[in-house]
Amino acid sequence: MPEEIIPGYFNGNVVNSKVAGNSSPIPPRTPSPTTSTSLDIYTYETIIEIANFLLQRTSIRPKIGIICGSGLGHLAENLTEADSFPYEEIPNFPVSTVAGHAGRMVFGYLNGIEVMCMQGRFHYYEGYALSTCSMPVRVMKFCGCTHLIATNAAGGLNSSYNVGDIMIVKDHINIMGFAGNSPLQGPNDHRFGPRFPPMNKAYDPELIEIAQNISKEMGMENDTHTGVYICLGGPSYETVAELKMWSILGVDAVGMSTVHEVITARHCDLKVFAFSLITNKCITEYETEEEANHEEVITTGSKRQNVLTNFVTRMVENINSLIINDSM
Ligand SMILES: O=P(O)(O)O[C@H]1O[C@H](CO)[C@@H](O)[C@H]1O
Ligand code: HPA
Repeated sequence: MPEEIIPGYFNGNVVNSKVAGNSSPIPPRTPSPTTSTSLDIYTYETIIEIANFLLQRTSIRPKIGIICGSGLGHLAENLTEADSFPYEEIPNFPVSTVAGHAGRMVFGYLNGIEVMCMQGRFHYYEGYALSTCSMPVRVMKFCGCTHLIATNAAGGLNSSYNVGDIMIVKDHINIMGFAGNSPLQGPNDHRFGPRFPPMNKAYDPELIEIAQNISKEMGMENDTHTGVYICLGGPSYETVAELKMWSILGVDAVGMSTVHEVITARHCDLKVFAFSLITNKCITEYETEEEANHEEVITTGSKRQNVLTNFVTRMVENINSLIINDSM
């Protein structure tokens, strides 16, 4: 039965009538951070149930999923004809616990294009397993998405980066993976993807080029960079020594998210575009009164909201054109 009603994953075709025909209620069981374990409780069948729950309640059929980073949730507020699902009301969904992450899945139109948008993501430091943090990416896939736009707030480590700049992510360092902690840890269900997915082209080169062109069109080339992101476990910000180490290793921006989402997305063959808003400069010297803080992160997101909305909208338009061309 589920195979029939999930669009996208099997053949890319949306079958609305079948979706609408199944409205059996799913009993909610909302995982909280304190109850999560490292075991992957999100089976293939559970992901299908979650996707069906959403598809039965919206007529939007997105090809593009967007994850809003800290303080970047305003992106979702630009969707028209929106259907919004608080995470608490989605069966089996985790809940957001971090300031600047509203905790809603929003379906709607961004400049006339159907998208689904996580207004708030899940982080490892909240107590969730990495597989739980990135589980919604699989839900996006099963809702019919072929592309993921992941956004995040990040500290600028590259000394040429300024607060408010955009860093298009060209690569990441999966430092948590170095210790064996991966969203793909555990038995592999090949219906999601292969046991050993490649990551050398995790960030789609064509989408990177499109984003660079958009930045030029917007007159932002001096405020836009293309660089390497690292996801640290958090929630403590980094020491000076740690930051110096990451800098030597080629990291340009530092955060606590995105990498596990991208790995999960590539595992199920979503094309990925990601960017960081540089919300603060990383502090790499001892002689300063400054300290990293989440308020600055949120404030920078809010100050740059118009630019970011414009940037993401143009990306969505371009990706939509690619999808249409590919289908012809
Ligand atoms: O990555 P996002 O969710 O944008 O948020 C970033 O901002 C928070 C720290 O201020 C951390 O959660 C970090 O990951
Ligand atoms: O400086 C930072 N470090 C880690 N994560 C972050 N998220 C926003 N800024 C930062």
